[in-house]
Amino acid sequence: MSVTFWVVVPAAGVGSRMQADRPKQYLALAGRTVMEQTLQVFLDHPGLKGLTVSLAAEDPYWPGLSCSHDPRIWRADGGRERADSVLNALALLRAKGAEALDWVLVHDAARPNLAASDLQHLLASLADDPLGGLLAVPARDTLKRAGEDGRVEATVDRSVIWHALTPQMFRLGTLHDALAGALEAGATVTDEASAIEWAGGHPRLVEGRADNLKITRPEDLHWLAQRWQS
Ligand SMILES: Nc1ccn([C@@H]2O[C@H](COP(=O)(O)OP(=O)(O)OP(=O)(O)O)[C@@H](O)[C@H]2O)c(=O)n1
Ligand SMILES: C[C@](O)(CO)[C@H](O)COP(=O)(O)O
Repeated sequence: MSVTFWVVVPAAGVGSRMQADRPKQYLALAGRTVMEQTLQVFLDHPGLKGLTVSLAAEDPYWPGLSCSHDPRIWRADGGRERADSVLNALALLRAKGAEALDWVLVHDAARPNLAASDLQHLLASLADDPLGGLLAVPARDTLKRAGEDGRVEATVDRSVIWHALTPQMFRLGTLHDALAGALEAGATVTDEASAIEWAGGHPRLVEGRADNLKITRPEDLHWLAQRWQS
């Protein structure tokens, strides 16, 4: 039987690095918005129990999307940082009946190119894992550490370096407590795994596809749009 799971999609960012006329999750990509493309792979999966999107307080775009009426999707309040947005969504899932031991997958609204095969690979790889983990890709290029003068200080051993992607998959209770604790302590938490690490855990790295790209700058969206056209 396939594993069942809840999904949290933090989508309350403003997309400042994108410099567009609206948050990047609402820009067009292959005939729909980035957000709709991102959600589809989860809505198509038979293991989905429910999905929460965290949205900015003033978000005029979400109500216009067809998926905003989907009964499997709930809306939570976005927070100041991505981690706050995720924490709010987890609290809402608990209120909707999710249990502490249930799996939760957290996935950026700005990653519309998650392959169904990668989602399945993550679920299958972690279903029996005691902690959980994340999709990630090994570093490909030679890595340099920069000095303050902008010159190379050293070449870093890339064999132990991975890029963290999403989804990141953990038990709801574990993730909630780790995020709440890390935020309370003022720790830097850019992804769910950082919070688990802060709490002393070692999330499993599951190799995923490098084209599960986070749209961050305009060229990322152009690259994806061209790829989806061909
Ligand atoms: N307070 C925040 C900040 C970010 N996010 C979400 O977290 C994901 C990854 O963040 P990032 O790429 O940094 O998005 P933005 O914060 O929108 O971009 P920028 O940093 O360029 O402003 C995005 O889906 C974004 O909407 C969120 O839900 N709440
Ligand atoms: C969670 C994340 O997508 C992992 O790569 C990423 O850290 C979030 O975006 P940011 O650019 O770090 O804000």
